[in-house]
Amino acid sequence: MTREPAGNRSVEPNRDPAGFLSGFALTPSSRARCPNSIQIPERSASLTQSRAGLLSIELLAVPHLRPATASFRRRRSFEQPPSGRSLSLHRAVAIDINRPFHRAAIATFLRRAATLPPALALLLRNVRSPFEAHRAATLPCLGHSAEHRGLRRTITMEFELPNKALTTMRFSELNPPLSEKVLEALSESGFNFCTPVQAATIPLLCSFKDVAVDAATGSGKTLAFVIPLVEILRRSSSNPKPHQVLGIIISPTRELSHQIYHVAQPFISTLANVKSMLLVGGVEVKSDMKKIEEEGANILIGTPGRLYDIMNRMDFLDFKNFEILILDEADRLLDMGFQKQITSIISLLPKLRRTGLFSATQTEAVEELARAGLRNPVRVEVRAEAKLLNAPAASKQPESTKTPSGLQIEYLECEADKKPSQLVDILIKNRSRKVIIYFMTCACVDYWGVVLPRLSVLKGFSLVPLHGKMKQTVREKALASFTSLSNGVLLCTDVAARGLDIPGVDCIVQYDPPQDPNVFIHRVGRTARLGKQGHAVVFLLPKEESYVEFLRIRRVPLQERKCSDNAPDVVPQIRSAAKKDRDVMEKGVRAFVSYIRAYKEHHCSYIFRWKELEIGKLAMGHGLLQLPLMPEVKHHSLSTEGFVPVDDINLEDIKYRDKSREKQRKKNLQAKKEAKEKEKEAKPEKPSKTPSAPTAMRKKTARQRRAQQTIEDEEELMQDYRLLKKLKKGTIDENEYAKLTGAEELL
Ligand SMILES: Nc1ncnc2c1ncn2[C@@H]1O[C@H](COP(=O)(O)OP(=O)(O)OP(=O)(O)O)[C@@H](O)[C@H]1O
Repeated sequence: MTREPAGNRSVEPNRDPAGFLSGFALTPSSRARCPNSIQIPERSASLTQSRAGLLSIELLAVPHLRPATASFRRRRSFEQPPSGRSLSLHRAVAIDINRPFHRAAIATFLRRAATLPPALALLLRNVRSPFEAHRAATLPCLGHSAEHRGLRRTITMEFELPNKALTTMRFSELNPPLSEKVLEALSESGFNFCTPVQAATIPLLCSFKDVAVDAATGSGKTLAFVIPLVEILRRSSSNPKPHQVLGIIISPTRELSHQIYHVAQPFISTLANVKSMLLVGGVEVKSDMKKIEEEGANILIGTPGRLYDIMNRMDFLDFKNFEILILDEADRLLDMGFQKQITSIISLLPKLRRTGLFSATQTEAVEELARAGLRNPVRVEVRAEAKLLNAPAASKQPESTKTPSGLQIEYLECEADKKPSQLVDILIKNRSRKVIIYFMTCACVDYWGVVLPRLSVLKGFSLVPLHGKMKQTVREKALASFTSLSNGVLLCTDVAARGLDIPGVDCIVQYDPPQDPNVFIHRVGRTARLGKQGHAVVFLLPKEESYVEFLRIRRVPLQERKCSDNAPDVVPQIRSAAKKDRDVMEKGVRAFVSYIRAYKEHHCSYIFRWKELEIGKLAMGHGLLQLPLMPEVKHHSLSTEGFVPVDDINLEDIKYRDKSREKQRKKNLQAKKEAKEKEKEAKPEKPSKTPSAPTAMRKKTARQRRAQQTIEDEEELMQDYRLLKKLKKGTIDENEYAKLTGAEELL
């Protein structure tokens, strides 16, 4: 936790112990100019706990530099020494690195530090300031002896950079240099300093190297490949023919391709006579082909399926002068089963090209793709530094984490029937913020998308559902509407987990943890982008708690969040909404069934153990009125404890609120009834089974019956699993899936 040190509130100028810092101690007026600077870590060097843009230097000094301790004793609350270090001294000085006066002061400080006796050890941690080079050249190295003798004193200095996610490397200083036009476009967009991944990657790609980049979410990977692509094309061909393809950017989702296309436009437009084309599913492939034919296309940006389709159909597209291929979110591309399309696309491209592979998660499959598609790639890995807050004191060292340093992730251990109430509590507490909630399936998004707006406590909230089974135009509208909101809630599946750069998202709620643990960091990465602060909460059932340790080992540290005692109990309200509208009731059952079936597909099945799922509590948490007779319930393979059915209602009698829909339902029911009666009349009496048949005679033993049951259960599970795969691949749609799995009959 950061706190405002008392001393910092009243530090007078010229009271610096060693006289180094005279003239730039914090005064009220300098604090006003530099408001972030008053938030400094409790202990020096707690860099990652300070607010955005603050960097710290620690000074370990020898005793002869001992200050007038009396003046510090008066500020005990601030000067409280860390336990076991009686001579520790904290002193904070705020410096705004953009101010010439402050820059000069730091330079003076560093010069003086360099002339101190060798016993003085100066430790600079993570300083990305113009003085970094100077420090490397002049400062004595850190020695531990002074500290061991109990002589440690610490002075903390904090530098404020415009954004701590940026380096001090300007785009104009990159080597090989960027063109004037790109620099202008960058500066017009307000991009002056590179992020670490940009500083590392742009020069490599621009100097004919292939790269495999692994950098945290929100670290600026898009510009890290868009800028080199534009620069390479500028150098390669001044006037490409309309159907000469020079560059391709492949990304896994339509939304992400859209985003990349729009980010790239200001830079691509600096290339004369170069035309770019966005190629994604959801629109007629013929209209894309017509457009390419008429207007030409030199840069293709899109999803693998559509790109592959177009490249195969349009054999007049010319790849002879092809320069650069970018695979964004490479692991996702492979996860989604696009391996075949990607291999085919690569096979159409010349071998002599540059390839960049970008991802925030590296997997075996990505490694394999890198081996197959890249030539001697340079690996670029950029990690955030963060303190593991729940680690033991001895190991409270900054460690590299997979998530951005400004991101705080919590887990909320909660029984399934309490989840909706806790969710509502979080939403109320974040009323004025922008929140994204991730659910397991599209059916879950559909359900909570109709339920949450009906809760009186959430009146006035803007709730926007988004999932991959919505029509493309609806998806686009949903995303645009959430983007434009200053506060609101997006309810979505993993279709919005990767790459999307939605401004101002403060909080991520994972109502259901993702099936694929790699997706976890992409989901939480929708907040705390580019050095900003953000907050994320993941709901875990009590039996799933070992997920916390699993993530910690993967360098994703989580802190515990306690369930709120004041959360409003919303389950009765949800049930009452289901009684009033058949649509709510049906969507609830669909969400419940889809959740259970998706749960079976968890990649970490040893943590998310399907067989231990408590479906009774889960059904309560879904606000179901009765338990649907799905096989898992029928065969009592899962616990139904905790479910209290609503008995005073016949589900058949629940009507749709929508009148025309209700009319249609009534018609269908009548038709079904008549058809059944006709069938009955037409069917001849079944001949009774001959009692003499020996197989029918023999009654099965209990053991045989159990064995038979197990076989049937397993077959049923396998069948479900196969259907789920088909659904995922898009071979069947949600309705067919519901029909084939019998989910429809449960309604
Ligand atoms: N050099 C820069 N200076 C200032 N802002 C930048 C810079 N580079 C990128 N940004 C901004 O940072 C945000 C995140 O960038 P981007 O979407 O490229 O991140 P990413 O690494 O691709 O994230 P993800 O892994 O989630 O896809 C964007 O809003 C972008 O405009």
